[in-house]
Amino acid sequence: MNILVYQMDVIPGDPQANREKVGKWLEEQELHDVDLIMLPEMWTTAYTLPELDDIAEEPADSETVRFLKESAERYHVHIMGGSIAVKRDGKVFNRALVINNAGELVYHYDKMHLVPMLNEPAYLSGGEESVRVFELDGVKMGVVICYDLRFPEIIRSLALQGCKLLFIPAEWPDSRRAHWDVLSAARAVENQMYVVTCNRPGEYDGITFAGSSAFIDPWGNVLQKGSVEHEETLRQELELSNVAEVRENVPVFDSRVPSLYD
Ligand SMILES: O=C(O)CCC(=O)C(=O)O
Repeated sequence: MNILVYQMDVIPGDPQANREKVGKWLEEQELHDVDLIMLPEMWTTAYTLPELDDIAEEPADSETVRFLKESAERYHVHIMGGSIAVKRDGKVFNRALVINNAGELVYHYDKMHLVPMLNEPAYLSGGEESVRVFELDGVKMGVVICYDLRFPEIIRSLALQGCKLLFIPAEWPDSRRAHWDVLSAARAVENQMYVVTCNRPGEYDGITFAGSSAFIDPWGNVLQKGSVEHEETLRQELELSNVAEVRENVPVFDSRVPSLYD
């Protein structure tokens, strides 16, 4: 599977400008052999938390969902659409979107863990549904968002549902980059799955973000890593059959004793 990660610097508070930016980026890419493209967390707005109540999109009438569906169909590419702010029943959620290459929304997930360090609970509501795997080209995959990376139990839940490839869109700050690097590799090793991350670089509201988007294989090898500071595009081919090989060599899923800890 060929994946293109857009480690995008986000324009704060301007969904239209960010859609145009992604549209232009798509036009510039060589996409004929690409299976999936990935965007970062909150790529339409950045973390403009006090403004989200006004600029979050209604899920049923979302310009961004329409844009992603049209792009997926036009370029015949799956889109792991990072996440965007959506508003439902007066509450704002941070929602990940997955669109297949026929332009259909196949999965969404509302980030369940809110970040105290960013005062998120004052502006966002946590998702109320657990994570589920989704399938693209017959492969089971999952997505969690940024801070969720700190909660191994939800990622293990995806692994037990058969997830082979986990996506983590993020706006992770540079001040905690050491955690980002270690935890994303740890999730790949402990769950024996590919982990693909897309974290924005740049700055907003006094926070510098860490970039460092990465492709990590099920053995924990970092196949490729983005820069800390700059916007960039990362392209990587993943050999998904490696998941079965690693799980056979180190059969942790067979060794589990859930009766003692579930
Ligand atoms: O967990 C962290 O250190 C960063 C989390 C975060 O920035 C986010 O979830 O947006």
